[in-house]
Amino acid sequence: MFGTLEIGIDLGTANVLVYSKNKGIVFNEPSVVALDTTTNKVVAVGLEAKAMIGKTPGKITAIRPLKNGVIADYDITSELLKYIITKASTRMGLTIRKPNVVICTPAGSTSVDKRAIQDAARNAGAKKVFLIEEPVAAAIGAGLPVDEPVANVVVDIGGGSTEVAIISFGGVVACHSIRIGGDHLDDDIIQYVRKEYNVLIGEPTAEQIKMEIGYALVDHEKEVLEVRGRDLLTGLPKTIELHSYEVRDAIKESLLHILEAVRATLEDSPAELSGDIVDRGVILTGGGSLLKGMEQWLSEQIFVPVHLANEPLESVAIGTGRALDFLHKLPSVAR
Ligand SMILES: Nc1ncnc2c1ncn2[C@@H]1O[C@H](COP(=O)(O)OP(=O)(O)OP(=O)(O)O)[C@@H](O)[C@H]1O
Repeated sequence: MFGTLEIGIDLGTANVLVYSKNKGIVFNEPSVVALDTTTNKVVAVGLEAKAMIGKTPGKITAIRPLKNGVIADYDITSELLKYIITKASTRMGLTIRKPNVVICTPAGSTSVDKRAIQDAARNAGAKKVFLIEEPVAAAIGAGLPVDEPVANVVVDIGGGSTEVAIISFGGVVACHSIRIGGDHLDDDIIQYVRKEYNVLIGEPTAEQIKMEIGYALVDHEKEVLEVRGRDLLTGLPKTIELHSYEVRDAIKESLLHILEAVRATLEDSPAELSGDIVDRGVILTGGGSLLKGMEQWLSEQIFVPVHLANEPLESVAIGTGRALDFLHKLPSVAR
């Protein structure tokens, strides 16, 4: 379309992915930046910076410049985007050209959030910057025919937010966005272990617990995991045994919030699209949808078929990159 380098960026709270039409995913790293607080200089970005979380010496802090899907720190987000654009261009064998980029924004972004993302991308070297709503990108990436007059329902459970949308004819017909995503389940687990065992665990440990023995379904095969943390009474390292049903208990409130967002969106659906929804079902995207039993649990709660996208972690990035081909059919794209 533009004759220059074109990329789609999924600027997520947890991970940043870059998709190029010809090469597929060319960048996939955590959205973390490590800063030297004495000089305010960036010392590491992405994977290297994530490895520093909770382990850095006093003068180095590892931060996530995006919180709940929106920019929490503008300057650091610019630095992150600069790193991403340079690295993605190098991986594609391009060093000089300024790319045209499509970036997805959470459906709940304000015009101020959107402006901040566009400015940060231009500041980072992008030429043209288009913004597409995250659920639309997720639906395109999951292969749904968003430009046709049928109801495409997508539930995108990211790290910091969950977006539920009904898309038809290229536009969002109904949508709910909540600032609860997979990362909140980690927080729930941290709080639970602290309250029940007086043991402090870090975010990476909580995430590992969620991935290994976290279930959306109450009825599941019980599993146990040995967990290491710091005993808050003695200050010493301690190992505890955590059961999967305890984890289910810890995350139940957050799951119910996600369910509420899905129900509220379906309730807002125009009556004409209801039949489509029952026939075509709901598509799950985003890393949070990989929680074990998510499809079955959600389907049992809303009485509609639920399917997991092929590449849930990559749907938004793929859709963002592919959107370049039919920006003219998407009325809500910001330029
Ligand atoms: N196998 C898994 N089981 C459960 N959760 C998982 C699994 N794999 C990844 N996740 C969770 O998915 C979340 C990240 O998902 P994703 O990369 O889609 O988010 P994001 O796009 O960066 O965030 P957002 O859309 O909120 O900005 C994290 O909370 C991560 O712990």
